[in-house]
Amino acid sequence: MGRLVVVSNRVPSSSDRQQPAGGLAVALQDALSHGEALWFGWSGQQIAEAEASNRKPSEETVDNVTYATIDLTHAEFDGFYQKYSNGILWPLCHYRAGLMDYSRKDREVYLTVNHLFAQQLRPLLRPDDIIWVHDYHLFPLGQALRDVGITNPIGFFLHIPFPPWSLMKALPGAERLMHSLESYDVIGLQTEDDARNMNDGLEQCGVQTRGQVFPIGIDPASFAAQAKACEDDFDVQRLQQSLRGRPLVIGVDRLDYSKGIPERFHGYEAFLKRFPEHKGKVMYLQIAPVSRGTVEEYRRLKQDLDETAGRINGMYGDFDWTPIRYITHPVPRHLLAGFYRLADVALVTPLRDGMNLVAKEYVAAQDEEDPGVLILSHFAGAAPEMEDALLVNPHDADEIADALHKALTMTQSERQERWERLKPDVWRVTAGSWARDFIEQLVRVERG
Ligand SMILES: O=P(O)(O)OC[C@H]1O[C@H](O[C@H]2O[C@H](CO)[C@@H](O)[C@H](O)[C@H]2O)[C@H](O)[C@@H](O)[C@@H]1O
Ligand SMILES: O=c1ccn([C@@H]2O[C@H](COP(=O)(O)OP(=O)(O)O)[C@@H](O)[C@H]2O)c(=O)[nH]1
Repeated sequence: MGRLVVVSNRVPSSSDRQQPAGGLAVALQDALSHGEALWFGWSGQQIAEAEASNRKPSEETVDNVTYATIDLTHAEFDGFYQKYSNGILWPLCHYRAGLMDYSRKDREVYLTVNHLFAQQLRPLLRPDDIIWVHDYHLFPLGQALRDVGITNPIGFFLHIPFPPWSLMKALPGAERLMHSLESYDVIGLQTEDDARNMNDGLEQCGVQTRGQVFPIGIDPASFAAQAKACEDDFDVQRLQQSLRGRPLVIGVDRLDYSKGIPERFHGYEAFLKRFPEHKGKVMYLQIAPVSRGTVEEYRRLKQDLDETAGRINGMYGDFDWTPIRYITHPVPRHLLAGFYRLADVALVTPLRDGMNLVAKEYVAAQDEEDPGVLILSHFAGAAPEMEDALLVNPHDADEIADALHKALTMTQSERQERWERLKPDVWRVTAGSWARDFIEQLVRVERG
């Protein structure tokens, strides 16, 4: 096999490479560690229109991996990333067609940036490279690469859900998008539902190719070791001391409407109302780093959460107790590992999620003698593999309340039994096995 060439919208900056935050970067670390590799994508920088005509990828090689990135103009960033990717495709793929704010102009910019990626990547490619494209920002990149003459094997993995065709076809140009997928040799999705939806759409559009399921995972052994190792970390100790013996409930999500955080706050409120014996005796820490903060819908969500947390704290709090500790800045992943281990309950209740690595990280971080309880939404991609969690419908505040009460009063032996049944899948489907399985399929194409 030649080089592995990974293409994604976001390429981790040099500081993120040591300690990557975000599912995609974490999962790809392992895949990139085996031989010579190239990772191509957006630099995260925006430039003026005038600087765009002579732009070239900037390259940096660290060990076996070359990171090649290009800047986008303000207009490209706006149309391609903010508007079309995150204002149209993201809500639609998360079953929220009502939030989609479509404009033909943004679609043009999206297609133009995909062609720009293809043109800029082409001179960096070698004949024996295999190319692996990631996520919804780059649906048409395979087609764009074929258009500039690339014949190498190209694979595509979608990290987010794929909705039923009856919903997806609300996207103007959806059929064209489905046809562009024919340029890929392998297409991967997170769950059976996603693959069924995509394959139904492909069939309806008369496209021959089909998607397959490759659920993504974490590196559980190293995450578990990290969680154990940071038990004595200064910040983990700080959190522990602040609990003063009270159980900790934790939520960790990018501040995104797909994650169901307002619904979760309402569930927690219902819990305080219906089970007042827990008032003052539990701590709920919600870590919700601001994400895509310049997109209108995300701004509105932040305002809603700020208000809801303030209202619940004002209504149920006391001079020595704050019901919700809510922070909107990121926490480094190694520290999160320690926080998860401290937490008696994790609330992972997205309305829709491609996979949700936080659910897997929480399980990996637990102390096997005294594990915590995972409360998980039916609508996370992780749910089919994690049926021994307390599965809830995130739209039902009372169901979240019941699950919280059940988790906080569960016997140690039931917690252990549930954790023992959750563990094998988290250890079996890892970031490494996910990437190996996908790449194996692509290499098969290469060998013909
Ligand atoms: O790059 P951003 O716009 O800041 O967003 C961060 C990433 O969010 C999405 O993550 C998804 O991938 C995870 C790993 O497969 C999966 O567990 C999760 O359910 C998805 O939401 C997005 O797909 C990435 O492209 C973004 O970089
Ligand atoms: O403050 C934070 C919040 C999240 N994460 C990490 O970001 C990733 C989030 O991945 P997930 O699949 O749960 O959701 P996504 O954000 O990719 O939609 C996980 O590895 C988290 O540990 C982090 O390092 N710091």
